[in-house]
Amino acid sequence: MARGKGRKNPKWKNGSNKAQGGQHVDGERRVYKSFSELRRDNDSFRKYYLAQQIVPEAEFPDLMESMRTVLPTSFRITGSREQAQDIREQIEREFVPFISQTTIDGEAIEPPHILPWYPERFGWQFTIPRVALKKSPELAKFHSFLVTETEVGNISRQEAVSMVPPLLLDVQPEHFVLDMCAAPGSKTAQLIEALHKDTAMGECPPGVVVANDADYKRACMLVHQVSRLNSPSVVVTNHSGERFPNIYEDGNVVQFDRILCDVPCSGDGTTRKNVRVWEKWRADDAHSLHPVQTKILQRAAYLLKTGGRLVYSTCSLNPIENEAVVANVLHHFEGALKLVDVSSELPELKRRPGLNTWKVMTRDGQLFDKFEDIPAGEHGRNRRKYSPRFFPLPEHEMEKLHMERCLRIYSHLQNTGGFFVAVIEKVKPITVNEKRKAERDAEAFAEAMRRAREEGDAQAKEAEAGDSAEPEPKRAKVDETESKDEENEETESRADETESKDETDSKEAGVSRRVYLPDEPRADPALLENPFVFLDENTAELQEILSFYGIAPTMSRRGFLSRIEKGSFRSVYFVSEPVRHLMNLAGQRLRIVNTGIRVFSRNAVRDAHCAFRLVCEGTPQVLPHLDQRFVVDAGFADLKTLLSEINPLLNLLSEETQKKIEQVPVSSSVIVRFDPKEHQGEEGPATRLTAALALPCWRGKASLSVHMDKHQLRSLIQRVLGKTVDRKENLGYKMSNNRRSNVVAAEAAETTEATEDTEAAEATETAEAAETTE
Ligand SMILES: C[S@@+](CC[C@H](N)C(=O)[O-])C[C@H]1O[C@@H](n2cnc3c(N)ncnc32)[C@H](O)[C@@H]1O
Repeated sequence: MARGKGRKNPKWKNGSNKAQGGQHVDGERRVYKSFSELRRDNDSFRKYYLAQQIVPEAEFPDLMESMRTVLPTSFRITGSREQAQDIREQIEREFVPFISQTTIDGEAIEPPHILPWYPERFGWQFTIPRVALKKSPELAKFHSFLVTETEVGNISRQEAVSMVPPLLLDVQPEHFVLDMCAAPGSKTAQLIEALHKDTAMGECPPGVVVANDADYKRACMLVHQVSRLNSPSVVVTNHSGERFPNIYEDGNVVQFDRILCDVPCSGDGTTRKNVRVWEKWRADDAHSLHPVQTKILQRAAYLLKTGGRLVYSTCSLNPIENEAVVANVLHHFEGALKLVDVSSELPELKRRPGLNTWKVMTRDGQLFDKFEDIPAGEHGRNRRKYSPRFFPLPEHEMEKLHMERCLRIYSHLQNTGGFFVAVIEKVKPITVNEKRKAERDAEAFAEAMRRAREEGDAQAKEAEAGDSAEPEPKRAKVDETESKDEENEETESRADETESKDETDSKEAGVSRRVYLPDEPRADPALLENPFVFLDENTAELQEILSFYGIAPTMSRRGFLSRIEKGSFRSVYFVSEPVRHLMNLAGQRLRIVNTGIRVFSRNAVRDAHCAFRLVCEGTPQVLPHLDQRFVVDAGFADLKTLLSEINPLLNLLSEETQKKIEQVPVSSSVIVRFDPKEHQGEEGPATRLTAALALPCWRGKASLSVHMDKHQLRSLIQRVLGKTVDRKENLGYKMSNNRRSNVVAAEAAETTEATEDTEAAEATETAEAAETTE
């Protein structure tokens, strides 16, 4: 069939399928609506939250209005402190003044501004519409800067309120931290940065971050995010949070100093970003999430050290996902946990207190203060979908908990999304019995909800058929299960049970479709990848690397590991001693998706003296321990040559640099260092740099090439040479035509992480071949 001119797919009626906002069934026809056409309101939502009195009634219209507007863009400046300062300086000196003077169609543009509550002016926000950013030539440089620095991980686009939970977790370098529901990992990145805040290059902090997610694919996204931070102190795992396994040391369960529970939620605080929340919102989304949220928090409470801090957070405003979960868990552990008063932390962050009372909305839109007020209905059917746990505890119990210490952040307070945060401290140990009771409690509840759903359906059918037998009320069933369980006290944690049951449970909890669900039952994904194995110092390959590159004993020999396949391995990773210790304790119990920094990779250059080359991401870790022969200090002119030319011939570099390079064996890695502090007063980079740069390079027979991926190169070119490099350009390199293909090959190799080892080496070989033919 001819592609009919003028026959437009309804998706494209706004000129672009990106404008597609949602589809609605209108009779038999699907009608596509753009985001701008979607109704940003929901009567049920309005009625529910007005009744909850989350803000004074007079303020409610402001809240609703702000929830309909487009969310400003916010970002964090990340990475090492010195480098982050350079990036911040560039924004403050270059972009803010420039954008302040920019007008579009006669209208002034508001420049980016700091988030006043974010430490060290590293949190930023701006309201420039995306279209203006992309289309306006005046703003193109800022846009390109944002894109490039985000790609390399110097900037992390993150919703402003989502930056709050890690800040309140107060992670210190010595802490043992667990991020229970970590993917895609923006908060994990903050935790890792906090862990590394006092760590010098090449050293390891004493603490560890375990970043966990129940969804294997999302855990892999986490690996990508985490790998940009080059930390040897992170382990990415794949477990259901509520069943995170016990790891034992000397017979005791290993506990964490800090735990983040950023649990799956209905996300109704994100209407400014996810417009479809308006049309899909239902009060009972929260009902189906409450059980799994409770279980995750209970498990976290058990795994927390006494004296440790835990943060529970959601991007939902619903008290059933927030206060009801926190109150039930606090109440359950009978004084072992308490809410921390954080009113003096992040003082500039506007927040509202947690709720002491709230209502539950039934499917037919009625609101109830107490479970008992819900009319039982025929066969108790009306109550079956609700639980007493959705409701506040009795007033005198609620008073003891200080729910006002929770943080409710609303969009109209400081132009952000909505968020809920509770900071909890463990003030006394939780005994196994208490912990088991809590687990049973939550499990029995989830089970009762499931049964109630099933029975509700069955009863409805039976009722239709005239059967009038009275079923047990739901609450009685929950208690019955509890008491039965108590008789059969088990000592082993259920966290050790099989993963397939976890997944069934999550599904039984009836998690709504807007929430990230663990994958469908699957083969153990850990089996898809080879497990990590620590390399003995005497392993031939490791010996070869250590002696060739002259790695000093200051780099622990105990931290090298690999994924061995058929007796061979391609890459060498490095982890800190505390990570090694944890992995040894955990054995097979932890399903580890990834860990450590890749430091060396097998190269395919045949005549190389060493079979392994240095990997870009491992450079900061290895550099301080590397034989000085492989480290060449260069001036700005050489740096400029390396960033402007592909595989520049050695004779294009300064004589001093040439002499140093000639000391390095042909076909090996070499690091070129540029320390701006040592070259003050000389011609320098376009942007004022304070952090030293270390460029991993490859020493060919007659040339030197930078071995970085194209995103990192683009970022460096922009910062050092002040050139805006179009993403489609070949990095703005000056090069002869016969070398252009090499760049393409090198780029392809360096950007595809999974295949980097072979391809980069091949690119190097190609480059070298080209070099010899010239
Ligand atoms: C709100 S998101 C977390 C966002 C993340 N903390 C961040 O800042 O990027 C919730 C995450 O919980 C995961 N998840 C869902 N059910 C879970 C469970 N039972 N245990 C652990 N993680 C779970 C989802 O896969 C999802 O990645």
